Amino acid sequence: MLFRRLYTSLTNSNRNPFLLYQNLTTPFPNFHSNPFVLPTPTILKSRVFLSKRFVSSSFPAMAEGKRPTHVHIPHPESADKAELYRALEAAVGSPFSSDALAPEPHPLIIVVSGPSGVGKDAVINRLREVRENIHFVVTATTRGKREGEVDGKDYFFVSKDEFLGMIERHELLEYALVYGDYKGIPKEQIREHMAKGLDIVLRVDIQGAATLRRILRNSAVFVFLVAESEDALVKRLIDRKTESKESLLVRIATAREEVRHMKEFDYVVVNREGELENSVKLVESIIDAEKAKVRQRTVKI
Ligand SMILES: Nc1ncnc2c1ncn2[C@@H]1O[C@H](COP(=O)(O)OP(=O)(O)OP(=O)(O)O)[C@@H](O)[C@H]1O
Repeated sequence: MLFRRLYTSLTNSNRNPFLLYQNLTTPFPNFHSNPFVLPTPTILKSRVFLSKRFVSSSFPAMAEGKRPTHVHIPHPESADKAELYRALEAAVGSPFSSDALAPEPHPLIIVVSGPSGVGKDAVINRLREVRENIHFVVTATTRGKREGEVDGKDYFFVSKDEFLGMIERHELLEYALVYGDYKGIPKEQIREHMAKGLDIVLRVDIQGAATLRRILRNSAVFVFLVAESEDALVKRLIDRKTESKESLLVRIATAREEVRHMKEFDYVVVNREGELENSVKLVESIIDAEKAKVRQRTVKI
């Protein structure tokens, strides 16, 4: 088994059949930065015995008997760890690198959307508490500041002229006129935090998600949050006690239509009654799974 691995490494890493021999006859300067180093004389005295079959298939020149290649690899069970490590390095022909084998995952943009009252704010607020390295984008708005709201935390409150200037300068990733007020996502905020390696979470309504999908396509992750049933969603909206009867009717009717857009998203998270923690965990798992993808999403804004 050990030999099979060794042979594979040799065939992959050392195409030159003489390199192994050369490495054995020259000093190993990098070894001294390694905790498992052995003094050079030990390695120079070591020899590996490569099987005839392996040598003839991998190193035809050696098979012809032009260069003997012998490094002694001590028995793994009884060997000194450092000696074994160094002998293996010598046998494969190059020092073992401590560089990361997998590339760093890219920062992500996660778009969280779903019908009104499903729990977008609740999930995002909890995610904020439990997960680091995430930036929650603060939207720019022309709406007046409400009591208790903090500029730069809840929204960036800007005048209509300032907002129109931002549109002209292409500073917004997406914007919309909502009930007479502009709302938009500043690009610079996303760029700045992604450059620091942070993931970005955007909370948008279904229409906003559709616009972002057109702009970002598959470079962002789109998560659709949904209640377990219409019945549960309506009860949640009633319990929130923030809506007038007209507003309740509009939100419920809109939610019916919005659920049809689920298929345009990458993931669906069912935010069940009393199970907010599970929903947050699932969103975290989605982020983790995205980070583990071999083909990472790459965002250009
Ligand atoms: N899993 C859950 N179980 C019980 N209640 C929940 C759950 N998730 C959210 N809620 C509650 O449901 C109500 C609606 O949630 P929230 O305000 O977060 O929804 P939203 O999707 O952000 O709504 P909107 O789009 O109208 O702003 C809140 O009172 C919230 O505390």
